[in-house]
Amino acid sequence: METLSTAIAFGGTQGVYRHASATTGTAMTFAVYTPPGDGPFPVLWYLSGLTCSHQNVMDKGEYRRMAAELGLMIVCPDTSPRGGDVMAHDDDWQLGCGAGFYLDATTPGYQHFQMYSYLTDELPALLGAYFADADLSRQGIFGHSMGGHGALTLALKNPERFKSCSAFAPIVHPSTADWSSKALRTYLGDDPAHWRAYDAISLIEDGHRFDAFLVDQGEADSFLHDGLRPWLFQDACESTGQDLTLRMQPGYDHSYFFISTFMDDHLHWHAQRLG
Ligand SMILES: N[C@@H](CCC(=O)N[C@@H](CS)C(=O)NCC(=O)O)C(=O)O
Repeated sequence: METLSTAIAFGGTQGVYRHASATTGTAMTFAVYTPPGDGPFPVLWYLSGLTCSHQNVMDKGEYRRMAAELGLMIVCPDTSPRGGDVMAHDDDWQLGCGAGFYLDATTPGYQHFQMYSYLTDELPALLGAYFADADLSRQGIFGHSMGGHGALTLALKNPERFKSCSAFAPIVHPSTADWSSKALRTYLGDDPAHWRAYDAISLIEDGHRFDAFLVDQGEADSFLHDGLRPWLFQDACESTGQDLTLRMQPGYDHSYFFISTFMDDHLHWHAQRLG
């Protein structure tokens, strides 16, 4: 593992790291904020949205002051493999680089897109090996938009690993939204039965459960009606007894101005559950 940069912030350390991933077959970059003080610290994973890298939330998420106060280690992976022969789709922001959808692709040409395995196996193991202060017995996960979809689906599929989950403006039902079903079809093939494992509502319909979710959603989000539709998630949770706190936030859009406003609330939500 290579350290690309480190800087002190609020007494902790914001680092950026790169390693050769055996899972994606590419170099992968990720960011880790280690709070001040003595570890071990609970590990909170932040998954970013379409077009993002590890960098966007580092620059605009405003998580460090509260993470330092609460003693949370924040890990921010990239959203897809990049470089070499990775299918980039530079003409389409919803596919390819920056649009890994946190799944394991099965279609020809997309062999590098293995973000689900990368986040469930390889990156946690790397973290355990290189960050002595990371307490992997206390992990939470949150994310934004496509990363909210990643957080909800990873939590629903791995309830024994994650003790807490929340999301900002998540894609809750990618199978039935035009802008995300295209990605599922491209990465997983034409049969929608294969998409269910990467769709939060389908997972709930199929019996997966998680302790409790917090979701914040801006009412002025331009993707609200076509892509996000949190009311569908609310219906699925209500009809199955899945615990959900959904907060509609008047006036807020899809941007990091929205995310940073509610970042402290989410960090408290996780800290309460991670101890
Ligand atoms: N590129 C898209 C917008 C993409 C977008 O809003 N991405 C969100 C995640 S879904 C994001 O976090 N963008 C990066 C940023 O705001 O820094 C467009 O032009 O409509």
